[in-house]
Amino acid sequence: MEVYKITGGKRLQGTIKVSGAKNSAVALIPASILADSPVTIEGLPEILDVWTLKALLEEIGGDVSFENGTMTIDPRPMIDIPLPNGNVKKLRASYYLMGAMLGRFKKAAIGLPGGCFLGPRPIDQHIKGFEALGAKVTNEHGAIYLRAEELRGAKIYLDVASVGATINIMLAAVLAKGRTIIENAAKEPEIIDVATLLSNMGANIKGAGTNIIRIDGVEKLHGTNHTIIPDRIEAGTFMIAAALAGDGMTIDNVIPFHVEALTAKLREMGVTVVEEEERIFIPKAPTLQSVDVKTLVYPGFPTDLQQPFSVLLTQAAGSSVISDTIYSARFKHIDELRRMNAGARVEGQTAIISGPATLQAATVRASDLRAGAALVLAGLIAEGETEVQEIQHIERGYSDLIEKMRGIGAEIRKEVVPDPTSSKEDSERSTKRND
Ligand SMILES: CC(=O)N[C@H]1[C@@H](OP(=O)(O)OP(=O)(O)OC[C@H]2O[C@@H](n3ccc(=O)[nH]c3=O)[C@H](O)[C@@H]2O)O[C@H](CO)[C@@H](O)[C@@H]1O
Ligand SMILES: C=C(OP(=O)(O)O)C(=O)O
Repeated sequence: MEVYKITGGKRLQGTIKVSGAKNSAVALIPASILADSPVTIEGLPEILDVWTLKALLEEIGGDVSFENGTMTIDPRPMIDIPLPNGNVKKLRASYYLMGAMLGRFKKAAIGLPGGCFLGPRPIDQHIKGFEALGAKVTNEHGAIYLRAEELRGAKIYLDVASVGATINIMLAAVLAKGRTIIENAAKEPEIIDVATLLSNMGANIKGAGTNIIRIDGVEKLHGTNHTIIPDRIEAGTFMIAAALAGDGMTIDNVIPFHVEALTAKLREMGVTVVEEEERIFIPKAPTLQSVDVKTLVYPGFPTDLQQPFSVLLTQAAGSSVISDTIYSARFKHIDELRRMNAGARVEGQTAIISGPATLQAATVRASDLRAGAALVLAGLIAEGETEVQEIQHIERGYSDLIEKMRGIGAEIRKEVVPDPTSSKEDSERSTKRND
């Protein structure tokens, strides 16, 4: 199995470049299904989720090329093949195939999505939206079947401001007859990015980025060229790395406004954050002060940075409290950080972290994407060599992490090590053979 090995204690310096946003990419790619000619998306991150979506579009007949971050998708040959299993289970965002295929074919059959386990992740608001637009939706053997005679605009109030439901309803509504209004819509920057692509394809969308989005359905959508926004969560991960172990680091290709909640918390801890137009400079941090953090929908502190940020809190003087109001069980990384000598415990939806602690290297497991990022960050400052296992979660969302980190002075490498589980099976098999 592949693992990351990190030798802690190296100081980080120089410039690190942020890739295109994962959570935009995974919606922009399915959005192309709605066009009647090729769509080109530039600046895509080279992450597993993007490769999996490419494979899914090919499964339904799309002609897709992906090179140097540019994907060109010809949606014309696509057909409405059911996708109940397989690749759809590898990522959360396969749910966008529901909205996009429903919009184009008026029917779809998509397996329930995978992605990180962070506590319950229902999709009831997506389904409520599809039904309001006129689709009949059934759940059969773990796959969602959607069918509509025609889609008609509707007023949809989201019980929770869900990113996925907001985008999925936009995808289903752009080719529907009449006006759709999404109330209590999510406001994340990725929603604006998807609305920008759809508008450039000919859609009529107003209000993306606010909590009321109005969509007037159009007859058809055409191909276009689009450049993706930078990944604010990757940028935030690097900002945290800079505060943890940096001797002056520049994070390049970032929209400072998108990471304002993190910047505010870093400043509260005593870290200097210098914002430029598309770059952020963080000098060597002084002694860090403890802070309390609560994750909220955008523009609040993002849940996706909660786990990486908790590593920084292990280095702050005093006790910090971090609460996740979006995902109740997003704390699997805490057990792993404890193995590394962090002073941390979980109480309900809250982690209590006391510091500063001298982290010690250990063999740890990435239970999910941002838990993995957190463990890499912990490895950067731990005494000794940390081994991070189950890195496929990390590679679902971080592009060229090893190369980027090495570029600023980290000692990190990917290695193949024997898998303890398979060696047990192998030895059992060979024992049976010998019997
Ligand atoms: C691919 C993608 O973009 N993933 C992001 C997206 O996930 P995702 O779109 O799955 O997250 P949502 O915004 O939908 O979820 C927010 C909250 O709403 C709840 N909920 C959601 C939908 C629904 O139908 N019913 C319901 O109750 C969820 O359980 C969660 O508590 O936003 C999350 C919150 O910013 C991020 O952590 C993920 O990185
Ligand atoms: C939770 C995340 O991703 P996903 O929704 O794709 O599982 C994430 O990016 O932190």
